Amino acid sequence: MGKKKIKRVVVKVGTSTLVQKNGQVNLPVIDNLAFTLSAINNLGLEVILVSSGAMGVGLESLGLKQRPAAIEEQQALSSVGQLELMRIYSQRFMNYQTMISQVLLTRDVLHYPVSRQHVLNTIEVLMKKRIIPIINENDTVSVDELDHHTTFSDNDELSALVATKIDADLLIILSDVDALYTADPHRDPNAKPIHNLDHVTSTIEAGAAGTSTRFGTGGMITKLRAAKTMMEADRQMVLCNGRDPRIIMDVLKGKQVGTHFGAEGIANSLKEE
Ligand SMILES: Nc1ncnc2c1ncn2[C@@H]1O[C@H](COP(=O)(O)OP(=O)(O)O)[C@@H](O)[C@H]1O
Ligand SMILES: N[C@@H](CCC(=O)OP(=O)(O)O)C(=O)O
Repeated sequence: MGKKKIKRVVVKVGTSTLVQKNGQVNLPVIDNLAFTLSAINNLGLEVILVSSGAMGVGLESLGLKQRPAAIEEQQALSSVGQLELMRIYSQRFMNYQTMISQVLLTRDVLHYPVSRQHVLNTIEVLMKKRIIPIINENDTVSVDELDHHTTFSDNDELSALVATKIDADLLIILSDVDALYTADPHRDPNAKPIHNLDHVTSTIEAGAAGTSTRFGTGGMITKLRAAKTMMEADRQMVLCNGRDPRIIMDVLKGKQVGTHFGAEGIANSLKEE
């Protein structure tokens, strides 16, 4: 199996990593994420961050214990939380002298060729200037991922779509589990981690459940969809635990962590030429 040097990487971080179980924003994790992505950016890799957390952070800002049921209430919550989330990112990345930008997307924007091209052009300019784009779904105008009765769309799928469109070699999904397991490890004590996959079988799909966390959406079902999108486009994906975001360095060094999806392997991409 050949190994590929990664030049452009999309990192997706989920709410379960950004917000602690007690509802507090996980500031040490965000700080470490900013440190790691800044270091990688300084080494010359092109980095795009897809970050969830607007609603999770909004809940804390507004002192709420759980997501409101009404869609417009969730959207209002997200618009408060997105600002606070970006304030935190901005502050932490600034500590590492890295510029960031905010890009809010909806699925239709990526479907229509003209609007898609505008998004891609913007991201290309940001990359050239070594500014890290931080992408989230524009919750105020998008209802797909907010409706808990459907798992049609969420940031896992958004990140895979973005990664394929901007020609990224690798998507790293940071979550609150060490890997993809044969069943939900939070529910099944006999679940076993899976280290490598070059295609998603129906048995694997049957073992993937929705989220069991209070704030996340999609669970493993949408992460497997993201893996399929990446592999169909001949790209790689790694799912690993975001508890310590410095794990991204290990992935980019080609170490075996979490679950690797794809036929190729990852060469040490942090080695200076
Ligand atoms: N087969 C599986 N392997 C690993 N995790 C699984 C599996 N099936 C369901 N899950 C659940 O998916 C959750 C992660 O998804 P989610 O809560 O949406 O996180 P995030 O906020 O990181 O997107 C895990 O906490 C786990 O309980
Ligand atoms: N746009 C939403 C993202 C929801 C979502 O996809 O959450 P997650 O399953 O934690 O990646 C937010 O920022 O809260």
